[in-house]
Amino acid sequence: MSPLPIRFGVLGTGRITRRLVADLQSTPGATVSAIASRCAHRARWAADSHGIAAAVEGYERLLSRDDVDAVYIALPPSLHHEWTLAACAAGKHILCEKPVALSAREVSEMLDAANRADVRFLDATAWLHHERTFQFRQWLRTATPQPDTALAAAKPDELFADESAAASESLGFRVGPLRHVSAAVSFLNPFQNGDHRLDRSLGGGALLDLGWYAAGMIRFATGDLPKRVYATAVMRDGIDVRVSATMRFADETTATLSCGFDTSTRKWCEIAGAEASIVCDDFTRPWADKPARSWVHEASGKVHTFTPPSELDGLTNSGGITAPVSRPSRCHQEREMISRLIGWIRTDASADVEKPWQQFHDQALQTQTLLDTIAAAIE
Ligand SMILES: NC(=O)C1=CN([C@@H]2O[C@H](COP(=O)(O)OP(=O)(O)OC[C@H]3O[C@@H](n4cnc5c(N)ncnc54)[C@H](OP(=O)(O)O)[C@@H]3O)[C@@H](O)[C@H]2O)C=CC1
Ligand SMILES: O=C1CO[C@H](CO)[C@@H](O)[C@@H]1O
Repeated sequence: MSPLPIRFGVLGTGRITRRLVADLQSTPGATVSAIASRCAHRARWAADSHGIAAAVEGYERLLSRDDVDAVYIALPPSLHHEWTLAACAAGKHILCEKPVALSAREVSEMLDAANRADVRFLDATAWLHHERTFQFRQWLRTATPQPDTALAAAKPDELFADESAAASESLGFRVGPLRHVSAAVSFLNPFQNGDHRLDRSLGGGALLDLGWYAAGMIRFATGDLPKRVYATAVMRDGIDVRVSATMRFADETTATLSCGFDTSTRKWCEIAGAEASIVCDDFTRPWADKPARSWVHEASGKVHTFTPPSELDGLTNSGGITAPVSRPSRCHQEREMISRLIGWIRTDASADVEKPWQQFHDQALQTQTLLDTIAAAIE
């Protein structure tokens, strides 16, 4: 018999809930039992729009409900810390929007609280859960991606898990030792007046909102924090609308970060090794009408196009995406993320095994630490 679904309660009724509530409702093993707003009529409107049984006035009330096992915190960043601690005290598991908080100190307190309360915590950084991200990890570990076809290797269970020897044997050429990571995430004027992204007291600014993704990619690729950081920001009305940073790591790897609210859409990264570079132009989320894609550029100028195994079906060429394919990525990164959290919720943490969430907690904490360091370095 399949286990009972995990019942999610949603805190907040903003923009992201329009997408994520549907993702929760369509993930096997999850249901949404309640949604809370500061305001009763907005809670009712949101519950009716999403087909959720309970409309709750006030976040505290939602936390005290018996029909809620886990909460999805979809509030402005300045409220993530407070409501994560409250959810921990209520014994609810947590899916918390990015950026996890305003500082690494807050993130540390949130993770400690979750561990003490024995509840599972995951930040809603969905790209980390796309199968393509596991390919990146495999290429970086083995430094030898397989050319011109999708990797047949099974997806590893966890973000930084070691790859099997069998998988690395089938790979074709070397990326080589890591030298430089470059990540750029931006959008042009995406926000309306009054948006929390333009309000410092709510955790606004491009560095927290979009730098979260770019810093996350740099930390993901290097597995480390830099020793030196230089940064500059373009400010408008007290808000960083564009930030650029350069950094250097202990092993001489370097990285650059760019993020902004005033620049054309970019969700790009380049992970450069001594022998070849991984390039991806949609790492935070595949383009709406296209399969996930990435490339490896060799020193000779040869370019290998990759697409993850689940994207291959229906493509007309041998694994590249150069064919005129017009459909979204088949790997649904948000559902993968929710499924992972559900798996953890069903895991007995008292068992004497390594906690799979630890790698994701480390990634979140170090990403926020990197953002703190960049913010402090802004001249
Ligand atoms: N993972 C992703 O792809 C995305 C993540 N995000 C993240 O999700 C979070 C929420 O973003 P988004 O949905 O766009 O934000 P919105 O501003 O649209 O919504 C935030 C919600 O929080 C509640 N809220 C509580 N207190 C306040 C306050 N003082 N000011 C404003 N709202 C308040 C409101 O709900 P109510 O009044 O009903 O209680 C509001 O609807 C952010 O951390 C953001 O970075 C956002 C977009 C995409
Ligand atoms: O995380 C996010 C994804 O992209 C948005 C831009 O449309 C961001 O602002 C948002 O916070």
